[in-house]
Amino acid sequence: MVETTQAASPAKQPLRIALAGLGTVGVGVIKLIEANAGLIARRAGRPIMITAVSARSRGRDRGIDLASYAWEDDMTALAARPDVDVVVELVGGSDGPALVLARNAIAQGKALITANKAMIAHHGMALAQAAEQKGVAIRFEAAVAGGIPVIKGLREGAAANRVERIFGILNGTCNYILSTMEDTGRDFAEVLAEAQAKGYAEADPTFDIEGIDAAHKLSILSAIAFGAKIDFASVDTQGISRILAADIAQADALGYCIRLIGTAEADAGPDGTPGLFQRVAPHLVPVDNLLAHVDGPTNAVVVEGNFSGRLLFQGAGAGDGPTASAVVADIIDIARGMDTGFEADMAFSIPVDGLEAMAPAPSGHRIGRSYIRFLVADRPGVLAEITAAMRDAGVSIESLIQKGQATQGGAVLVAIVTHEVAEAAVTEALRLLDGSPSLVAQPLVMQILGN
Ligand SMILES: NC(=O)C1=CN([C@@H]2O[C@H](COP(=O)(O)OP(=O)(O)OC[C@H]3O[C@@H](n4cnc5c(N)ncnc54)[C@H](OP(=O)(O)O)[C@@H]3O)[C@@H](O)[C@H]2O)C=CC1
Ligand SMILES: N[C@@H](CCO)C(=O)O
Repeated sequence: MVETTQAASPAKQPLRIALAGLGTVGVGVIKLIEANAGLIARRAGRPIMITAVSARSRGRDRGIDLASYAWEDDMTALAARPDVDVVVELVGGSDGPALVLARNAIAQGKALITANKAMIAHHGMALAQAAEQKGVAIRFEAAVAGGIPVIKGLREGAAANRVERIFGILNGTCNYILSTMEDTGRDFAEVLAEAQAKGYAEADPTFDIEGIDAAHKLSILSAIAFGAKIDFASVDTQGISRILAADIAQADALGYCIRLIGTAEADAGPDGTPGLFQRVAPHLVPVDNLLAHVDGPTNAVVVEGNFSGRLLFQGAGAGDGPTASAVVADIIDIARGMDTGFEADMAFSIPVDGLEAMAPAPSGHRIGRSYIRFLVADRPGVLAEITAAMRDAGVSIESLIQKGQATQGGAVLVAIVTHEVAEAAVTEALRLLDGSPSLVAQPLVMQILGN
């Protein structure tokens, strides 16, 4: 018999967590940590222990037992507790108490984990810089695309590549609304209410349906993918609130579905000036494109690397379980890196000082096909007026459909699909029609997703 002389390694101290926010995601995190405690401890190299929690209302029944956790009425006080190593912020809001807590945590030398894309889009670089100076980690995997490890994928898996483009579906609520309306013909407001009830939507769902949430996420991904400073203000953002059931039906008849797509691309612009193009807007997606089959609250992100080629990240983009999975993955990362400090300066893949200021790229020179929907008065000469504006702006029409009957408050829907043309030409055609009494509403333009 061989006797071993190797001593068993001493048990490591637990990683002690404070949780701010006990809503959809916060409760999901507690359930996950409790359900998978053993395997998480093995993978993290130490047990994970929640020590303190905070939310707005202490008395609310959340369907879980909070008795073993200390309670703080003021969530910003969690950071100063001596029994806390990592602060997990799951409250939301770009400023206010979430930001105070985040700053306090870093100032106290605690690692920070957040799912708050609004805060990271607005203050992520300052927070990451403060964290670098303190030598603590800041992580936000759950802030982009819910349960999909796309930040890790970009920071680590694709780290050797020059990323040429990222695009995809970044908002679960919009995707749920669009795909459900498409499948069932149900009303926008009713499907939005359902998405809220399922816990997908932001506290203020305007952020979802106006594309702001997807723009927050896109600006974060851009920073990591292109080594650029976060520039949320330059994301050209259009939401889905102006899309009619008639647009969805029309797109379907033409062989497309409608999806809210975020795109970020290094773009030299017409005069060769390097820049970063960032846009969130509803697009017509050909039914044979993989993004057309992304339904419900699912997200999908395509990353094009110069050596990897196309990488596709797909999975649940919202909801308690998937989002909790991403938050707890960050906790495990921090637990693993505690002994080496390795994780402390990796938030945006490179230190914040190294992020480049990339000028926003214009869109006018971009070539593509567009769907343009008009709501027009039902009278002679209207079509001629529209087609004349297209001709004068140099926009060639691939197809034009006029609904025989009034569809919207007595107005008639006219849908045009253009041939490939510079976006500036479409803008010019609409300028020529601006103020025309024939148009009863602002035209809606959606790009058709190319390859
Ligand atoms: N839901 C999702 O699918 C996803 C959400 N996220 C992000 O995660 C974060 C949390 O989202 P979610 O769980 O859906 O939000 P919820 O609205 O479900 O939960 C928010 C929590 O924050 C608490 N809270 C709000 N204001 C305060 C305050 N001033 N002081 C203390 N606590 C406060 C609320 O307390 P109380 O319960 O007492 O009212 C609640 O527990 C947000 O940043 C969101 O963008 C990210 C990815 C997916
Ligand atoms: N409201 C967000 C949550 C996930 O970030 C969405 O619907 O995608």
